[in-house]
Amino acid sequence: ATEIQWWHAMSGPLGEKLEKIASDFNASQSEYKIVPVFKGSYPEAMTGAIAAFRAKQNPALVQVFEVGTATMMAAKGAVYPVYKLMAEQNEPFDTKTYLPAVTGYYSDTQGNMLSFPFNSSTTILYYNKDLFKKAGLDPNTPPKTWPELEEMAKKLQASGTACGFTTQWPSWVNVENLSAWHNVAIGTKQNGMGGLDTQLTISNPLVQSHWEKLAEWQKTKIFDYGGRQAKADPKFFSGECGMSIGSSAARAAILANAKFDLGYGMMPYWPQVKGAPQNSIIGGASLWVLTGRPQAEYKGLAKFFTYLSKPEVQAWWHEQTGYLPITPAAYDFAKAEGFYAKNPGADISILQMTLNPPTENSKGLRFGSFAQIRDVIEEELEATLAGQKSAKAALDAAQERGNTLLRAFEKANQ
Ligand SMILES: O=P(O)(O)OC[C@H](O)CO
Repeated sequence: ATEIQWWHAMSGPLGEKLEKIASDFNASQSEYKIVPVFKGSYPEAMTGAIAAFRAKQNPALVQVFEVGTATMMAAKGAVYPVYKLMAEQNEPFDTKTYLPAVTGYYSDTQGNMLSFPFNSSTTILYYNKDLFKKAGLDPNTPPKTWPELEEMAKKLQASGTACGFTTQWPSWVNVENLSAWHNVAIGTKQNGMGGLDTQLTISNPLVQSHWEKLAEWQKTKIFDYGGRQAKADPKFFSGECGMSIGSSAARAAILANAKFDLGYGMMPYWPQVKGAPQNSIIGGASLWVLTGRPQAEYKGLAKFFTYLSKPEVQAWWHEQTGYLPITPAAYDFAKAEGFYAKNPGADISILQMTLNPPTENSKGLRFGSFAQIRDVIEEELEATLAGQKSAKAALDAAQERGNTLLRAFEKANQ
């Protein structure tokens, strides 16, 4: 069989499920063998694939997190667009079968899907029902707003829980999804979707007041910062924090590691912001096909994408991981199987994504060098939480440093 390497960034239970998808595909036919290769975190997998491409040692397929989208789209000679691959290999591919929020994220301005949307997530609230009970809180009522969350956090602490809440992916939660959820732009030109000449607008009253609150809460551990990416997870798994806001796909690891009854809620919103809550945006990753490999590998990849497009395969992946059902067909499949009736709360992610029709501020983001810009934002947030900078000074700095990166990206890709 023709072997096709698939570089990815899924570890723990997510990695196991990804390997199962590959081996199921391999067992379904005998001509091609997908070989998953774990390459570290999302940023490491992306940087590794770009370096490998330059050295002509790249795999045919790489999983790239959503923040790398603009960078991959700009890497024209390196990428074999998925719509083109499917057409040239005569495999059916209808982008209309995906949720518009997903198609929009990975399509060019002509509406062509450039990468294959494999694992889309969004940020949701998780809470520890056992600790809620201990605090005298209703275990079936998560907080809806930030002031409610603050009150609940105080009650959790009064009953002996060390911290109210933590979050994964600090910028994704506390800037990117916060803004979409409140229908506030984080950049000009439809959050960068309308062109490379975009500017960040993150230093705005919404984000400033949210960061001020986080810094205030950090002092008493109503909020406790746990690090970048998914580094905050142990705080929630262990019961140190009673609530956590993070990827809908954190579900797999929480269910595997935590020994408590898990509750789900939508992200909290600030009630003084008119129109909130709006809808949340996707994160996660998509699959990019890189050029320079033998033709047979591309034929096999097209077949693999057709396999991944089956509603039953998509529904399985969604149910096992917490990633979104990215096509209505997969959502219907999961419903018909009785998945949500058996797993209350597992549909919060999709309900939140589709709560309202997306606006220019809530349909997604597309900023060049956004992996680096996220590092800048998180560095500035860390300075705020450590009391070294005011929220406004940190956000002004993040905005300015981010815009410098955007201008360099624009110049390099004119
Ligand atoms: O943990 P994931 O896969 O849902 O991804 C979270 C973020 O969107 C990564 O940028």
